[in-house]
Amino acid sequence: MNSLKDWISSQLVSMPLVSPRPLSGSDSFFREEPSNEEFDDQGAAHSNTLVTPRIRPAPSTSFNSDRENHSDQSLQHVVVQNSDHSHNRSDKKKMDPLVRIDDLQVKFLRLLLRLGLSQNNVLVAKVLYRIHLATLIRAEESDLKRVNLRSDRARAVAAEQEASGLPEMDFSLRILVLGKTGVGKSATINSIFDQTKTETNPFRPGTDRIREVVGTVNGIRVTIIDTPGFLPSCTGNFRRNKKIMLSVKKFIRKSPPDIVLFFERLDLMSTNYNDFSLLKQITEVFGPAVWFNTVLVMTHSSLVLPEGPDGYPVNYESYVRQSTDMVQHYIHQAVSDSRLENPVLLVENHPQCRKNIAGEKILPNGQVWKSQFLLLCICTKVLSDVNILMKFQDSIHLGPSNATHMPSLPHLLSSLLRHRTAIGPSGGDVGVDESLVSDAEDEDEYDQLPPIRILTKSQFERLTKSQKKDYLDELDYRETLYLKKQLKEEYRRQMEIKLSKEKNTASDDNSNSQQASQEEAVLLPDMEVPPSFGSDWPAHRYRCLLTSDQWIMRPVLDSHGWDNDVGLDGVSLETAMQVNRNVFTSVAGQMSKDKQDFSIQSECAAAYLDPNGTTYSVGLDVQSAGRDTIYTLHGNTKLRKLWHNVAESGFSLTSFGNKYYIGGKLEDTISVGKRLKFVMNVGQMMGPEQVAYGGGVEATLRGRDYPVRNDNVSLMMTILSFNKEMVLGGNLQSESRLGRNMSLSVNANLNSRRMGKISIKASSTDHLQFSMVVAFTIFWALLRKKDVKSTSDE
Ligand SMILES: Nc1nc2c(ncn2[C@@H]2O[C@H](COP(=O)(O)OP(=O)(O)OP(=O)(O)O)[C@@H](O)[C@H]2O)c(=O)[nH]1
Ligand SMILES: [Mg+2]
Repeated sequence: MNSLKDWISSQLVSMPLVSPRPLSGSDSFFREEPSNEEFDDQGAAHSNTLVTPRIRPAPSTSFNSDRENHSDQSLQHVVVQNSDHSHNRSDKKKMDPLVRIDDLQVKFLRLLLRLGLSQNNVLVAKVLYRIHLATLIRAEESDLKRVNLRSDRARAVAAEQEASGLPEMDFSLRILVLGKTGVGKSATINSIFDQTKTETNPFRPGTDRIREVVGTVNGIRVTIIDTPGFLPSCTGNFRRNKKIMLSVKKFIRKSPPDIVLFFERLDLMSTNYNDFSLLKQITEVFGPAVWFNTVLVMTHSSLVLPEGPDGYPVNYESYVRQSTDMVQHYIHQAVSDSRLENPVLLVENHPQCRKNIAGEKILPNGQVWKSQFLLLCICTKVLSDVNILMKFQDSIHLGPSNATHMPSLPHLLSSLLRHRTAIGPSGGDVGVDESLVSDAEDEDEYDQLPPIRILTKSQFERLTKSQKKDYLDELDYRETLYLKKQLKEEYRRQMEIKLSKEKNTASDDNSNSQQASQEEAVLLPDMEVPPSFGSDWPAHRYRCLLTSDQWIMRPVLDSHGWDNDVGLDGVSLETAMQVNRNVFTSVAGQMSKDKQDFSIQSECAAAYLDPNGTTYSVGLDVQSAGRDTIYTLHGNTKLRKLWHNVAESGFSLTSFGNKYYIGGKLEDTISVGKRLKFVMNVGQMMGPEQVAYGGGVEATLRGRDYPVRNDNVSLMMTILSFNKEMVLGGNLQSESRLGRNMSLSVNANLNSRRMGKISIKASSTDHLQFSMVVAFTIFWALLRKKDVKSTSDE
């Protein structure tokens, strides 16, 4: 179930709050609390180049980092800000997870400084960004401001603490290695510690029991759990592999690892990768969460590249990407979830491997793999600690998509409150037209206008500027009056048909309705067609398919997709019917299908108009969500108009998976004159063990020429309460015509969590004004970009 915060965020700020890549593990495989381990060395600075194939970092940067210099520089402007930082926090620390996250972030930045790793690395930026997002999600209202100040402060504090060496840092890594026999697990462990700590064997399985290898790498205490390799996956080895896995699982139960390294040999990757069943078995034994903190390690990375189709060796980067993508793909298949993105580490253990001046092993792409190893491990551990602190573990699950797509009560409630069912004889809102005919006084205003001579183009050109303006204003005024007159006539005609139907016999009734439907025929807008004709272009092959007057069927085309030779991705269908004098139905839907996915979205509704004015309606909406389907049954009763007041009540029953959500609402609309309208509503939505309440008040002031011109201003206040959290929101929406050629629409909203958005849309038919709008928009975008840049720098 999504939380209220998710709902608010998705309503207001179009920023992905939950990254598609999961943050951490979600089951017992991982430990409960971040362990407090020892940190027993002062560490050493390294110069290196950080490049990972998958994470695609910024262009490689060399850091001949002079750690002390760097720290000294930062220290000067830090000391003042941070004078009270390390004191008086220890008490609060235990209670406030945000303070603990703060400390973790400082620790992370200190480690980077200590290891001489750049803070401008993309991987580091990702970790800092996720920490920031995680804190934003969890922060209370009062903490939001504090969160925004945080990262700058954390950098300063880290530099200061690292310079003084106080407080002492406790950070260690516990790593589990998994992989087939002979892929180089033990050899990699030896390379990491730069000494032979565990046995390797080129001819036979080298490691025959699980053992812990402990040592210090660049000042960080590292414990690696070396395990016997799995045998190639075939039915005969299934039981033996399972036995190894179960013993590993038992071994790590008491003290689970921070990171799992899953090994493959880069030189043996070929298109017919056949270890899927092994990956599946690992997933079954350890649980899908094992993959959350897993780094893919590809050994033998200084391989002789195979020949490409042109006879030349293939490109190194693309070979690596292809191989790792393949393993990643099979991991996705094994966990039935494609959101996972495991970092990749390339490793070369051969003693003859190329080295840089500092004596560090480098890969063909120039990467020093050992510092990349440390960086990946630190990032993975810090992220997992954040998730544990923020208690995110339970909310992130791997698996088929329906497990993660649960409708949220606030979403359902707000859509119920917004839902307006009104099926009238014309399929539209019944209330709108009635108000028009009431004012008889300006009925024939248009007819009373003195005749006007329409000027030719050349005559118009000869007018002075002010004359031109007067002339166009006059035309505009006449146009408005003419449109008003037409609307009234249309409404009157409808009423006459209705009256005559009531009087006439059944046969007359039929012919009349046929006549009406013929007169109402509207041209369907065609799909966008490219300017030049191409017989292959689907839009030229499929135009609107009209089977009868009442059914509108159209192809759904994805202009960017060439998925199939049919060139059409789905079908949309629409119809509105009058069953008898008082019953109306409508069906609208769209379905699309390809080889893998089928999705449908449809709305069916039926309404009964009681002769005394009350309207009853029921409807069924069907919508695909991942592999599941959401069904919503809704009903609505609109009471007869009493004076200027329309009362309405509605219910909805939503079924998703095996869960049901029931909601109800009451709404009242009061019209004051033709132009002012108040709508008030309250509602409730109940799900399994949860309830959300909400309501709102909306005031709309329409322009003088409504509905011919859609000028209006509306102000809305909403309140939503869910899980003991309450959110107040305000929304301002306005649409107005600024002169003849320009229209402006503004939409702004803000809620009690100080989240909101403002959007302004201006459209003009005038070249000058239009270009001003464009210039203004670009200027605005640049300003925004500057803002974003300064936030990301932060
Ligand atoms: N050229 C090259 N040889 C490697 C590399 N990694 C490991 N080897 C060699 O491959 C052989 C097997 O390596 P091990 O480390 O014993 O493999 P393992 O995964 O520990 O195997 P088990 O203990 O049986 O599970 C050894 O002879 C290593 O020297 C590498 O990156 N490049
Ligand atoms: Mg081994």
